[in-house]
Amino acid sequence: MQKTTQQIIVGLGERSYAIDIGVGLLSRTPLFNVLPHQILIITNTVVGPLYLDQVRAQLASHHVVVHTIDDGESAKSLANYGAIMDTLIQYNFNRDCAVVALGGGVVGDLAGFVAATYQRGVRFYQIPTTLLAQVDSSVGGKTAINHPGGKNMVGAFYQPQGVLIDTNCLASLNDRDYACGLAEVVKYGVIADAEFFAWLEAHVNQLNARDSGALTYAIQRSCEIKADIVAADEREQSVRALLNLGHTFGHAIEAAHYDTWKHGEAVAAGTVIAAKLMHQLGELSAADMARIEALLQAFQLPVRAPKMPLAQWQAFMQRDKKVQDGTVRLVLPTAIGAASLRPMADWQVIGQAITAMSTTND
Ligand SMILES: NC(=O)c1ccc[n+]([C@@H]2O[C@H](COP(=O)([O-])OP(=O)(O)OC[C@H]3O[C@@H](n4cnc5c(N)ncnc54)[C@H](O)[C@@H]3O)[C@@H](O)[C@H]2O)c1
Ligand SMILES: O=C(O)C(=O)C[C@@H](O)[C@H](O)[C@H](O)COP(=O)(O)O
Ligand SMILES: [Zn+2]
Repeated sequence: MQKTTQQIIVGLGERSYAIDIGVGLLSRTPLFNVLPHQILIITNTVVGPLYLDQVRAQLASHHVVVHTIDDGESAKSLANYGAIMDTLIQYNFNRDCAVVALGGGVVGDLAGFVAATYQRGVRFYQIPTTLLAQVDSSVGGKTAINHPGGKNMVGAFYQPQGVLIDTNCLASLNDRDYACGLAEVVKYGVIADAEFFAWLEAHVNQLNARDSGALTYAIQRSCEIKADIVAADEREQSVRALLNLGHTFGHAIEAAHYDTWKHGEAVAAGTVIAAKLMHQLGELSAADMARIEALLQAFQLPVRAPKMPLAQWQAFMQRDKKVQDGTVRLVLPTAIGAASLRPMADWQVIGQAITAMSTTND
């Protein structure tokens, strides 16, 4: 029997924080008791109308300002960053204020970067409302905005002081964005936990039906895996890079197709390319490659990348943050539950995997 509220600690010494996970937490919140008087809530035009009233009701005695951004990946922009800074200054926010992100990964990444830099850093809290944000982006302190030249090119490592996950929020999420979250869930199984991967395979129907028990377990296990990795390597000097499985390819797809490809979809297609590459090198079995592709497909995720010239892939991939001495480093699965970070200088080999896993008619 699962408890109605779970708590996972991200252990980072004096910067440790709790992830609270539960049904209906927005209206019975552990987090709101600790917020300071001045609060900036950052949300967007979709999430605000759905959940802002519930959050505001908990904050009746606080001075709350709301900044609402447009929907979509293009909102993770320098222009919105500047506009939010204008709001903070216009309302005379002090260093003892808090920034609260209410939304998906876009809102969370942007709000986190605002919090990291306003007056050199103010308190930051995450209330993630997409599955992707609940299992991944709200945890671990990667904050960023995009640049036309690449994803997350400007940002900071800046941990939140708390993460509040209300699984009720997922009821209003559309199927496409729900599937995007599952792409990052599958990632945890591939890189770190074969048992969890097998559990996901066995619970495809429950997860596709958003069964509350299955979903809560998937969120909890994902957060546990991410919390452990972040605690071991906060600034991506080693093991944290594994959380980038599929992302070097995925970010290239996103950067070239912000309007049509969502992050989780691009990560799914990128993960299949990574698996294919490893299979080509004889280091991932055909059976494991097939299981990865089948699970992503079972969650309604794309498993083929859009057709793009190799030069375009290369241009974006060379800007990946894991590039070292000019050489791309890729996270590559060696088995279900294990992956490693490899320098890969041979673009012919990379190109072969990309071509094999790209659509023929896009
Ligand atoms: N910082 C990190 O560690 C990290 C990890 C993974 C992804 N990311 C970033 O996160 C972003 C993707 O996040 P995302 O998938 O949440 O996208 P998103 O924030 O764009 O949200 C997806 C869609 O769902 C809507 N939405 C949000 N909550 C909703 C709800 N409860 N009900 C109905 N609609 C809702 C949003 O308005 C949006 O249209 C990308 O920018 C990616 O780079 C960051
Ligand atoms: O937390 C991490 O570390 C991750 O890499 C999580 C990823 O899912 C996420 O998309 C992250 O924003 C990618 O970061 P980047 O450093 O490749 O921009
Ligand atoms: Zn991601």
